[in-house]
Parts: sequence; structure tokens; C-alpha cells
Amino acid sequence: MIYTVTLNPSIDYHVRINHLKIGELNRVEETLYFPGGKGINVSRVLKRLGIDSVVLGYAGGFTGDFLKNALISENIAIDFTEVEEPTRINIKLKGDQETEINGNGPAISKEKQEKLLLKISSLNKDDVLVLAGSLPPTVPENFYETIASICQEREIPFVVDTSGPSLKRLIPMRPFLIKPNHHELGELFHVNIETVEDAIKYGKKLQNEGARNVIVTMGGNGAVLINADHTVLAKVPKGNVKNTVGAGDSTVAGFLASYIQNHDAIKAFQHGVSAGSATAFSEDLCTKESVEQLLPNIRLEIYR
Ligand SMILES: Nc1ncnc2c1ncn2[C@@H]1O[C@H](COP(=O)(O)OP(=O)(O)O)[C@@H](O)[C@H]1O
Ligand SMILES: O=P(O)(O)OC[C@H]1O[C@](O)(COP(=O)(O)O)[C@@H](O)[C@@H]1O
Repeated sequence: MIYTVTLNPSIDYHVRINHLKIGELNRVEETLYFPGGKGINVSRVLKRLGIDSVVLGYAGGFTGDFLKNALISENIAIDFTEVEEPTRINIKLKGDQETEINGNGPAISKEKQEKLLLKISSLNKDDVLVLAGSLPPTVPENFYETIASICQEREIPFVVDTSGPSLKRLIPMRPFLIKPNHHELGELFHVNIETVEDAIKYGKKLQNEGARNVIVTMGGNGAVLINADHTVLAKVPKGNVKNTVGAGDSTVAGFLASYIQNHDAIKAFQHGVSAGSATAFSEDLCTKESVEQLLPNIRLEIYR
């Protein structure tokens, strides 16, 4: 079974204001509410692609209730650890540009941290664990490392989609997949990733340091996959970009959905990139049909 961990989930509140005027009254054109957070998006896309998963993480308050009901209505299995303070609301402002305002998230006590670790300790090597998103403010910076140690002990393959120090610490722990975007990759090495060659050069460093599969996503410029056997560039077609929130999470879900069925990293990469772009071209997340339709238009260049 695939388990996704979202320590700091959200309600994603999408607000469309065509010409935002700062310091004035603005009336919205449209509002939408989605369950959010990186692991939750991975579980939602997996479900759409026909793969079951279990959502782990923290939920609390009226916003946590919304989150749980939304996932249950999509037939996604949830095993949240309940917390007292409400789950955060992240604002996704759509207009001439996309602007995101992500909340801090609730406090997670030591006891609740232990409770989640206990759940993870019951998984085994036939499972896959996806660690995705930022850490809530009260969770120690090495919390993902603690989870990854459990995975190492129990031989559970794990995927990491986070950034900064919590990503860096996990690379030597041999994650099965990491998926930084080009900004996050640049941040790790204090450089700007401006070209495909840069993405390959620095992605390769992460693979040499321990990550088995590295996917560097580059928004509308596609993505690169680097593993011990291959370096591959995927080019994506131009399209009508409606929403890039969750595009990266869709890439992870698309890769996993294909990989667990075919064990072919290049095929899985193409499928993941198709899922990312299909989400970018949709209002919410991609669907199985949109991913399959786009798949032949994802052009691969195999470098090695
Ligand atoms: N403007 C776009 N046009 C086409 N595809 C896109 C666009 N933006 C994102 N994508 C797709 O989504 C994937 C992930 O996007 P990216 O923005 O790099 O990740 P993240 O959401 O993690 O920041 C890309 O590799 C690509 O497949
Ligand atoms: O945990 P973070 O880094 O604050 O990110 C949470 C946000 O990222 C998302 O999961 C979207 O992520 P991506 O656009 O990177 O795929 C939103 O649903 C959520 O609001």
C-alpha cells in the first residue's frame, strides 16, 4: 500500500480576482475550495489514476473536518492524527499572476508526533511512504529524518517532496525518489538553475549523494530524470495553463502510479510529467483521461 504523509495539510482557497488592486476593495470573480497539502494531492491524483493509498498526517478543527469529508467523498482512505488547533487555510490568488499565501499550521505536541511515528512503524517493505510538504512550526526540523530512519530500519521505500534543510538531510538516506523543482534544487546549492544542463549537473550531485531517482521539474520547461542508469529530459507542450498548484505533486503521483505497475523509470517519468502538465492545464488536479491524452505529447530526449 502507498501511504502519504502530510504533516501540514490545508484547505486550498482559490480566489479569482482579475485585476487585483492592493489597498482597495476587490470583489472576487470566483472562489473554489480544495483539500490541499502535498501528500494529500499525491493521494488524490493516485486515486484518479486508479491507485489506492492511505493519507496520514494531522488534521484539526472545522478546517480539518472539511479536509476529512472531502477525502472521504473521493473514497480516499484517511488515518489522520487529530490535533486541537485548526488545519491551515492556504490562499491561492489567481489573476494576472498566481500568488500563494500559505499559513503556518497548527501546533503539534510531542505526544501527537509520537503517535504518528507509531503508525509509520507498523508499515513494512511492501509499502511505499511519501513524505511531502513543509513541516508545521512546532515539529522539529529533523522529523522527516526520524521517519526516514524508521523506513531504513524496516526497508520501506520512501519518496521525499520537500525543500531546504529537511530535504538535504534525507539525501544520504537513499530515498527512492526526490522531486525538487528548479528553484528548490538551486536553493540546496546556493545557485540559480537556469538551463537544462544546470538541472542535470546539480540533480546528478543529489543522485551521487544517495537519491535513487531525482526528478527536477522546471514548470513549463518540463523536467529531467536522473538515476544510476539514465539521464532523460521531458519536454512539455504549450497549453492553456489554468492552475499550477499541485502540478509538482501530480508529477510524483503519476511517476509512482506507473512505476508500481511497470517498474520502468523512464516510462514512469513520462507518465509523471504528463500528470504534472495535465494538472497545469486543469482547474483542479489532472484526471486519468487528461493524463493519457497528453502522454504522447510528452517528448523524451534520452541523454544516457
Ligand atoms: N506552464 C506549464 N506548462 C506545462 N506544464 C507545466 C507548466 N507548469 C508546470 N507544468 C508541469 O508540472 C510539472 C511540475 O511543475 P513545477 O512548477 O516545476 O513544480 P512545483 O509545482 O513542484 O513547483 C512540470 O514538470 C510540468 O510537467
Ligand atoms: O507544505 P507547503 O510547502 O506549505 O505547501 C503546501 C501547498 O502546496 C500544495 O500541496 C501544492 O504543491 P505543488 O504546487 O508544489 O504541487 C498545495 O496544495 C498546498 O497549499
